[in-house]
Amino acid sequence: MGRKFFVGGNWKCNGTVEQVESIVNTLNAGQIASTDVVEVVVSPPYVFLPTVKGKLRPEIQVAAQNCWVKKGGAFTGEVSAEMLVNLGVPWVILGHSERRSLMGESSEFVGEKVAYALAQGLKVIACVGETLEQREAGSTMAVVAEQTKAIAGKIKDWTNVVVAYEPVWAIGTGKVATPAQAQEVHANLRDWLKTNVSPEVDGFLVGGASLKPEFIDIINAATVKSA
Ligand SMILES: O=C[C@H](O)COP(=O)(O)O
Repeated sequence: MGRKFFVGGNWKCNGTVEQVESIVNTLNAGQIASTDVVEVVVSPPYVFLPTVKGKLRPEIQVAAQNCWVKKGGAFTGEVSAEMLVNLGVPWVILGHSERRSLMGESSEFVGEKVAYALAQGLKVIACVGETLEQREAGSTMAVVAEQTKAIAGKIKDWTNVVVAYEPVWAIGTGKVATPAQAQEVHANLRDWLKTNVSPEVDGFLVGGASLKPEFIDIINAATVKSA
């Protein structure tokens, strides 16, 4: 068996109470691969986390989509890592491209968030990836390395970190990264990580499709690939 596969389902800012109930029912009823070979984590919006965590089958874990960079306090609208720990949420996604581009989160800020969340006991899905402009300028690996180094500079232990490569130009644009394009960056990233920090993970961080019953097929496809 190769590396354990990781399949994350990022629901982003989607869902109603009814839709969330329906997704959870679908995930609970679906026949999924053994979690010995695939680790499955779904990430609902904050407001649905307690419900999803309470109702979802225990083999599927939950993640928040973000958290505050330090201890909570007078930071209106934010959710702290401590709150997630208190709720029993084991994972958090940090540095998603939508937060980097729409909310202006810098690589340094993301690195600080990763370090703080890990220190509180959360596991982190750390996202890196280049824009179309950066890819066309030939700076894909430089961008990915800069984002990864900003995290590496703030943490020592990568045991609880999954790095998710997202080609930003392929998110919600109708453009699709070819397997070769993804593999090229994965290979470079893996080399860089092996040399510098040595975690080993394969898998997917799925967005829109994780809201649909086909997410079960994606989980199971990961098992076939890792067998
Ligand atoms: O977090 C997930 C990524 O942004 C991919 O989203 P997508 O599968 O909807 O393109």
